[in-house]
Amino acid sequence: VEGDDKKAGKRWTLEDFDIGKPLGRGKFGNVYLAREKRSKYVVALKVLFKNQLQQSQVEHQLRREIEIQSHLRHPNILRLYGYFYDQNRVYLILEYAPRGELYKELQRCKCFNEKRAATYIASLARALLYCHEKHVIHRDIKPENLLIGFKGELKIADFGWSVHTFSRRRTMCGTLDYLPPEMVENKEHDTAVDIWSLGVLCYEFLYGIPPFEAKKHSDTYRRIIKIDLKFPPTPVVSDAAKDLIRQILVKDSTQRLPLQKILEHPWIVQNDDPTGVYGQN
Ligand SMILES: CC(C)NC(=O)[C@H]1CCC[C@H]1Nc1nc(Nc2ccc(C(=O)N(C)C3CCN(C)CC3)cc2)ncc1C(F)(F)F
Repeated sequence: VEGDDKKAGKRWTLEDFDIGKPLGRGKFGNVYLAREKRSKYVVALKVLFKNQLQQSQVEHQLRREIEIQSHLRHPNILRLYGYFYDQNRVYLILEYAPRGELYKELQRCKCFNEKRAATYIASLARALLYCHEKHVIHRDIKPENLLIGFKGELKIADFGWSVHTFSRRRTMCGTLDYLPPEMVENKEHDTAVDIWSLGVLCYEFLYGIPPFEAKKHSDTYRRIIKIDLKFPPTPVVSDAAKDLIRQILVKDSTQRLPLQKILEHPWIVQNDDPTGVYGQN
């Protein structure tokens, strides 16, 4: 976008935007379609209430996440163009993803065909490779944190990025389903946690449910620790896909298939379709 660099340093205010329809509710506030008046550029404006951020003690985490997110530039990572605040709210100026939330699409389709699943996994692997090269570990890769761009491409959109310690948020809420053993056991963890989540996502894209799902947290925990990985008879999934999932969902984080190897796996090579013409429905 022209003047993009000016954007980064510019002092934004609400008056710079025409506010459109609400896109939905985020955890700490709502998201609106918006258009920057001067450039007519369409964005998503995420409004966060300061008092809610204070109550949940996440303001410093938000600051760090904004710092990281605003420096990431990748087609499969949602852009953060800038932010501003007023008396009661913090506003994030974010890239608008026209085709909405992936988790809703997965619910609608029940599960994805192998081309679509492989195309999504390949784009996530490339985005994570980019992040890991910048020493950014995401740690929150799950369907709820993924949006779909204009051409159907996946965008990692959550602000749970951080380079360091265990994000407190996880202990506060959210599902265990995507956690690897070392996190469930609260051990040291590194970029291999994102690789694990990619395996969980691949399984969920193909079967419509995460691999270690259970009614009770304690059962999910047990299934993860044990790597209790079972493939249902339906929907029918190729052996190549199962082979990839088995090579990722490995307890020893150093033995998980590295991202570069995931991109070279036969199932990905044969099914990734970056033009996205075959994957949809
Ligand atoms: C990753 C994070 C955890 N998630 C979020 O932030 C969520 C919280 C609320 C919305 C979303 N945040 C964003 N959403 C979009 N695009 C978008 C979303 C929803 C629809 C949609 O299906 N409807 C409007 C439908 C249209 C049809 N009616 C019936 C229902 C709503 C269409 C486009 N772009 C950027 C963002 C972002 F991230 F920049 F804020």
